[in-house]
Amino acid sequence: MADLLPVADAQRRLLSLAPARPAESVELREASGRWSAAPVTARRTQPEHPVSAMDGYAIRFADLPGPWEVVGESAAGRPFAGRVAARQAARIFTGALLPDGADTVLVQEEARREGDRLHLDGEGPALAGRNVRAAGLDFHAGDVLIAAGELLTPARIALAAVAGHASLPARRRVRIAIAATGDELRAPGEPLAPGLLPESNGAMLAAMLAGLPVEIADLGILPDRHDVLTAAFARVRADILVTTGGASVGDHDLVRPALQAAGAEIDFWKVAVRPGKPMMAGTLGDTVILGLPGNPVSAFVTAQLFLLPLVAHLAGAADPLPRTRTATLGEPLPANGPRADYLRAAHRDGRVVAAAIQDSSMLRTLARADCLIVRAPHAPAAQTGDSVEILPFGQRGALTSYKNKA
Ligand SMILES: Nc1nc2c(c(=O)[nH]1)N[C@H]1C(S)=C(S)[C@@H](COP(=O)(O)OP(=O)(O)OC[C@H]3O[C@@H](n4cnc5c(N)ncnc54)[C@H](O)[C@@H]3O)O[C@H]1N2
Ligand code: MOO
Repeated sequence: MADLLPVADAQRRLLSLAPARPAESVELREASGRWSAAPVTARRTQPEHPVSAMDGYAIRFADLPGPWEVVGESAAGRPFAGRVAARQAARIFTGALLPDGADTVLVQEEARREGDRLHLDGEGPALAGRNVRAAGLDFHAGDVLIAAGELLTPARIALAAVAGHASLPARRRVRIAIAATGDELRAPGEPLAPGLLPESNGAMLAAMLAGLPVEIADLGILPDRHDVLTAAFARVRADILVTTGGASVGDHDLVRPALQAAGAEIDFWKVAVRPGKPMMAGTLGDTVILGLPGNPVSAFVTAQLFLLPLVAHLAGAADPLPRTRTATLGEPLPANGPRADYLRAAHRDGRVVAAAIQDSSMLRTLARADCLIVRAPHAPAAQTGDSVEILPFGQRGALTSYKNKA
């Protein structure tokens, strides 16, 4: 086992193989799911001037309990040009500028109007400044609102818009070439002779990558032939080349030698992880290569632990590794061996239960899981009620919850 690289070391080495892709300017409506390539600074103060938070009347607090004379109106986008003097009020609506002279808004539910005459009809505001949003309540010009490397969430995109930006700096999309390898594989839906199998890793990886800033080139199914693999790998122009299958030690496991024949440098091969041990990583020119094992569950777990973080890193995420959470065990677990174990598990009555059979070919077990239980190398047996680390799947069935902050 001495030659197996611990997961954290393998992740660190993988992410150090290439820096984030070049920055570009991205329109707000295209920015979702990308990471900010630079700090985003407010170009304006929000609100620029005091505005009303309610529909009602702009008054001077000192004039309470009224009555007042209504001398004008301030609507959103159409401010009152005049000034509110003593014992005067201006009709005002939510989002409208507070007229000069006024300091407080009396909500209309607590007011009674007769022509231009306004009377208090309720408790009225208890403090000066009630129902008024002060200038700069949200932010001031020059404030750094989004740090470099932060995910551009819907809220941050709206924040950037109101801060005066029509576009944001982000990294260009990550180009990913995906190749399945194996003579036994046929495209999904094709007729199968005995011993043949539908190819499922390509569609699974594409689904895992959906929503990330990527452009995918599908290289389809490559046969277990050294010359064909070598030629196909040598042609790839992408930021990442992901292969599945052919990563292990069998006579037909040709991905590593073919990558090397195409000129690749292998940085590491074999990680202390279950499933997924025979995965490899390296570079082929400017392309980062990631050779994932063929077993569908091994490909899924290694894609979660390595491919998605690599994509996030190249797309500019400051913190690209998935976050674990703690959960309570619903059933005991045996002591773990020397590899970190990622058990397919599901929540039941608020507790997590690992599937009874953890074979790395079993997609139905994976499809029923909502998280992976993470077992450290040599972790002792764990009992029902113990706290364990999990990697929860997001709503899309993959680990999409990168840390949100730089
Ligand atoms: N003697 C040893 N044998 C194996 C070892 C080992 O250390 N010594 N490691 C095992 C482990 S762990 C894994 S994981 C597998 C992974 O091997 P490969 O990456 O070489 O995968 P393949 O042999 O090509 O395929 C394994 C399995 O998965 C099916 N497969 C492959 N690609 C796809 C695809 N795109 N869609 C669906 N299914 C796919 C393939 O038909 C095989 O059944 O090696 C162990 N062996
Ligand atoms: O590491 Mo393999 O992935 O156990 O099936």
